Amino acid sequence: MDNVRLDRGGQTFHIDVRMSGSITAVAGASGSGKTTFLHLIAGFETPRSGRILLTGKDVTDLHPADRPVSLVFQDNNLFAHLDIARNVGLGINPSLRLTAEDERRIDEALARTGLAGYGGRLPGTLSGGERQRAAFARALVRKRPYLLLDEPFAALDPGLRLAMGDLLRELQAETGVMVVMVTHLPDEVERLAERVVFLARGTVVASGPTDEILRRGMLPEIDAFMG
Ligand SMILES: Nc1ncnc2c1ncn2[C@@H]1O[C@H](COP(=O)(O)OP(=O)(O)OP(=O)(O)O)[C@@H](O)[C@H]1O
Repeated sequence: MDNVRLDRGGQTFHIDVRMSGSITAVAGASGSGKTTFLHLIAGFETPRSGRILLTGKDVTDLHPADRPVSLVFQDNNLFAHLDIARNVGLGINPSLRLTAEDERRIDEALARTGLAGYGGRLPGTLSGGERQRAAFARALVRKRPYLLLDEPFAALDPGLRLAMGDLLRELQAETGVMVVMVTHLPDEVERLAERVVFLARGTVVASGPTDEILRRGMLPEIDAFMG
């Protein structure tokens, strides 16, 4: 993100950061701009100035659907009238013309997210955590170079959250996808992220390898985040 500026609710965001590596955590206090940061990458927010580059290409003016990203947000946006298998299938083909191989990939993604046998059910019949895992399965089948996650495991109980974190790491290693994940949990950052982008007041106040950024005494904002 090259000198990106955005005005929102009386606040000016200014983001200038280069990201690389496997899993990057976007951390910071409530209201620091984490979700806005992901929305800029995804294309749901358009900067007033500056450029956003993905895989080296300027995507600043590209529609969200044309960007090389898949997303899992807090509200997982499943379509209520489509069963879980079709919701996942949308990640492969938005027109839902699916081949036998596509169906196999859907079943595999459901199995990997602990939802084997759920394919025929409607989202309304699943728990919040199950719906979130279905949204994760849909992101998995998309195979885009970037995976953007906004507190993806927030609705899950602690055991399941650990399991999904492990799954995320495994899938990242298998596919080489670059994960950018918003989280407000220090232990999640330490366990999963290779690098951290730390935000305060709509700007990046620190970014780099996790063990360097999460050191105490570096910044008061980071100490507060660590608790
Ligand atoms: N569409 C909008 N209009 C006005 N203000 C906005 C808008 N979107 C975000 N903001 C403001 O921008 C700031 C950053 O919001 P954002 O949701 O990115 O923070 P966050 O770090 O993700 O917070 P949280 O951890 O609480 O989800 C907040 O002060 C918010 O009120």
